[in-house]
Amino acid sequence: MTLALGCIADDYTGASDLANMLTRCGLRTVQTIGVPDDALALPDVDAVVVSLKSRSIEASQAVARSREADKWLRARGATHVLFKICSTFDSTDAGNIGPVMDALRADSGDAIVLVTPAFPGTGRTVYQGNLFVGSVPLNESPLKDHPLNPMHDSNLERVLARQSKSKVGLVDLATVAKGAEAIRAKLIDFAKQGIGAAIIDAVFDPELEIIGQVALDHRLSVGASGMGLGLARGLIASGRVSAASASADQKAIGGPVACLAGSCSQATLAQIAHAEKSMPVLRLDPEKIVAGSSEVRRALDWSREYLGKGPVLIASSSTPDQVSALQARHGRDAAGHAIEQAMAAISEGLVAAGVRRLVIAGGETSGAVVDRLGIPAFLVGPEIAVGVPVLRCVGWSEGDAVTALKSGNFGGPDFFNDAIRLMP
Ligand SMILES: Nc1ncnc2c1ncn2[C@@H]1O[C@H](COP(=O)(O)OP(=O)(O)OP(=O)(O)O)[C@@H](O)[C@H]1O
Ligand SMILES: O=C(O)[C@@H](O)C(=O)CO
Repeated sequence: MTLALGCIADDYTGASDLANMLTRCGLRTVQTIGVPDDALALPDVDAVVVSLKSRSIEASQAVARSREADKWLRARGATHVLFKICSTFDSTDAGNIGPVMDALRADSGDAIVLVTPAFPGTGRTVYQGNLFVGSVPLNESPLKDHPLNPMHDSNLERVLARQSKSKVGLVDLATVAKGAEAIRAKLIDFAKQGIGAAIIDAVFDPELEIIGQVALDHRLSVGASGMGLGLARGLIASGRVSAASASADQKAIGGPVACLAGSCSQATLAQIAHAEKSMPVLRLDPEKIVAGSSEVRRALDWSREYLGKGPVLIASSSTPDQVSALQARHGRDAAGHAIEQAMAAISEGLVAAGVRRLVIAGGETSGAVVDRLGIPAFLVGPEIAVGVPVLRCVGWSEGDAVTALKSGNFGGPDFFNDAIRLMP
């Protein structure tokens, strides 16, 4: 297998979002969980997205894991690697976008790297270096209340400069509009000034196609699925990859189906409220989970009663005020970790009860669940919503199964039913 594109994603839902985009653009793509074991038989593909759970861990660990993934991808022929970050630039002043970018750039030997979280398909656009989420700047969007990385600054030049050793510059929309050569000239100029990272504006997909073309001159880029679109279309336009038709086969799985929500995003809260109209929903008590009491057992006893009758949803999610209050009492990381581990334990119990169709909301939550279940890789199936495909498990000890890993902010109001409909 010689890869045309290697990708390292900093969380699992982000990885499936990117794998979905690459597949839809015509690249045969597999998503692996961590750096794959040599024993794992992977299909012949154009792109591998290595999913890490490195968004919210200590920066030095994120760097080490990303470098290991990069080495694995390069050893399989990837001359270009995309470091996939969140389209809302989820990070803190301690990292991890900056430190990982710096390390991968040093390893690549590139003088400069292009960076953009723009993903117009989900309303993420970058103008004058400022990230917009729909019609509002990042710092006015629901991301200001994110449980792990509240985003209080929309200016990505500033945000990235605070967490990176590289000097950061901006390639503005006026330059992008002039085309690939203008961007190339700007990057040469930046590199002469010692600028090592360039935030690049993008508002619509055609700009990302130009950006993708230029990014392919280099060995590394940093971005979200919009950058993935640009790179994929660039690879196909240049003839380096011939476009394949999308999607893994859709053999029905059947049996019980369950949904787990650990995301506290506005979108997920609304989706849970919507699901309550059509399926039994169990709301976990986060305080009891952190105190270590028997919420896992309660959830599994509850689900046993309903699983045979139709889909169920188990949610830990609370409103921003309730999240802040819990974090104030127990600490952000301790609270998040305890709830993620409870969700992982619940997923294990659900699988033991025969569930092979599982919908999970939230990146960290998905990471904890997929790790606990030991699923090594996925092939991309049909698209449920922009950025969220059905995923078919590859090489899993429990056999055939499908899942969907939903980024907190993605999906329409009836997301859970939308997912279940595509998971026969
Ligand atoms: N009621 C709660 N109170 C405090 N923290 C919670 C609660 N429920 C879940 N959490 C934690 O909040 C975090 C949510 O992060 P997660 O990545 O799963 O969702 P998200 O950030 O909305 O999704 P994404 O990363 O895909 O955008 C997890 O660490 C989870 O354990
Ligand atoms: O880019 C996005 O917004 C998503 O793929 C994601 O990473 C959310 O966690």
